[in-house]
Amino acid sequence: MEVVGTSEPEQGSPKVEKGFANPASDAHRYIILVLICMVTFGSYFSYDVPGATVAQLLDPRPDNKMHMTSLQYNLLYSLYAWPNVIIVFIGGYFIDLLGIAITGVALMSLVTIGQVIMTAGAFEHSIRLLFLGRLIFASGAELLIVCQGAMIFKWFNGKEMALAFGFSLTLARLGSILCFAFLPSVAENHGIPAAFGLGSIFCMISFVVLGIFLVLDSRADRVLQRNQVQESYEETIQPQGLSEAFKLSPSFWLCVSTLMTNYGCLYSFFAISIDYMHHVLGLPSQDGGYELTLVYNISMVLAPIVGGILDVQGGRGLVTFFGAATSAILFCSLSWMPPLAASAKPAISVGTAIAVACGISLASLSSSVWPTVPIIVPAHQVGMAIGVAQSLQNFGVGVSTLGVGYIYDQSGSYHAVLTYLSGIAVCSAVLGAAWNVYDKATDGVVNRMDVGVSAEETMLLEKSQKIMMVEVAPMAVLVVRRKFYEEIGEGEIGMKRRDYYRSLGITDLDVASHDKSSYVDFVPPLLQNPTSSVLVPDAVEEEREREAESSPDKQNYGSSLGSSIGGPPGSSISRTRVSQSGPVESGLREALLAKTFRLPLSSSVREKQQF
Ligand SMILES: C[C@H](NC(=O)[C@@H](N)CCCCN)C(=O)O
Repeated sequence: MEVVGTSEPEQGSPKVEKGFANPASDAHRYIILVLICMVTFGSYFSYDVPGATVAQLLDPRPDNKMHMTSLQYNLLYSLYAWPNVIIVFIGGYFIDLLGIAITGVALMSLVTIGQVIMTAGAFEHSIRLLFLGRLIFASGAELLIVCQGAMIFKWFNGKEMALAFGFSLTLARLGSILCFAFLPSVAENHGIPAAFGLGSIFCMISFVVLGIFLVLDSRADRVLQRNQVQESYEETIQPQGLSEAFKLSPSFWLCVSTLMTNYGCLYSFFAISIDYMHHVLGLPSQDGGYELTLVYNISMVLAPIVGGILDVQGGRGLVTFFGAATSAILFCSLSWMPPLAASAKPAISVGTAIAVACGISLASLSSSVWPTVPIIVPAHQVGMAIGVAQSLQNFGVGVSTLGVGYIYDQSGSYHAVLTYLSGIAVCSAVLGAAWNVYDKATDGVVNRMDVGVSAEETMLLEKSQKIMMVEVAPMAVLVVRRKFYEEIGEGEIGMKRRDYYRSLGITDLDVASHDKSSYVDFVPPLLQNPTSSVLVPDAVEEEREREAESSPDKQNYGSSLGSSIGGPPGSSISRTRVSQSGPVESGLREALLAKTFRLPLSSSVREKQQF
């Protein structure tokens, strides 16, 4: 069978450029990825500036004009975390409402201005200015991460999303690592203002990068007609208000509960780890610092690798559970066997084992959970959902850090602290397991490989009325992708699609035989998903009807199908053609018929405003 479309270009359709200039090409998308990752580099670097200069900030010598008390120092972190429990909760909604361009610029301004004020505070030896700057910085920095998630979703949904999130985490960790690696000596040799100033410079660089990204993004909107999609999208589906957050699915809440508890115990342990290793394992502070850097190094390297594997193999929920289980095993071992841990020699290897376990847990958690959030919520609530997740993450870290401080103050023992942390980690593992069980019992989308269809693409297809949209249960997604990406054929994407078909068992498909102006792409991401939608090219239906006419056997089959296929009112007949032209194509044809049209189809997705 040959699946072809109208070969005449549609009037007014955009000219899609070739190669790198084509925003849908891989090369272009990877450049975009680098830019998106760098957008938060400055803020991640600056977040850790107080931590990296703690020795100078707390230095009690009289000639230290910047001397802070321990409480004031900790306040720099509390001022970041607690307001963000509210800010990101609300702010994610505004990202959905106003879009990434306006919010991105506003947030980056807050980040940069905040860090510049802190630098001024360091110059002026003004602790008040430091606090003011940190507060302004915090109001932008966490939401900027949410905004970055929305950018990744816009560009990578349905393709390499976990990989893209993984790379963003790599740059984030690199920011922390560079900060801890260089700033102590910068502060030592050139003073605290130089260290804060470096943070300001990185924020400014990130601002410039954001500008470049936004220019390319708006060009891509134009070239790929994404702006029209957006208008249409906004006409149809508006963010409906913050109260919608409470209507998000049980899968989402199980996901963020696992995230909140696991991040909570990991980050609050990091806060005490140098001291813990010093007092319990007898490691000098610099070795403890080295172990902490090792955690970030492991996470930096593993995040994109794990993300890339998750895109291809699926299993996000399982990896999240693995991360939580690793924490549970680690903290239970440390709390139940403290003498063993302490007596193990050499102590550095115990410290390293702890760091490796933390690094694996952090990498598993962060690289699986953030790309999962967008796929378990409706497309128009992605910003809000990432915001809620980030808010609860801050809440978890804030509460568990306070708990650690309180328990240590009360008991004076790390044993009690670790027992507390192991309790949180076990809760996290149980929640992660419950999430996976729930997912398996429902649509199974969490552990499936990343082959979603972007909301924008769906909308554009629907708007151009080349397709009918019907909801099926349970099913597959069939999309006519006309004029998206490259033409199918010998190009890289054509090859990828061919490999993809092969992975579905459609082995005898000759992609090159397709009409180069149009093609049908068979996407099975929502197989067995009872609520998924299917995009049915009218032409395939025409083919079915033609087939029914020519074969008495198939006539019955065709008519029974005819009654089960329901398109939304007003959908028009596509000019896309499905023609039968030889054995080479029959594999795809069979697959389409087998996997799509024998499915029970229910009501229109348009009526339900759901993709
Ligand atoms: C993506 C996630 N982000 C956070 O945890 C933020 N709250 C930023 C915290 C900055 C820590 N250096 C992560 O980093 O995994």
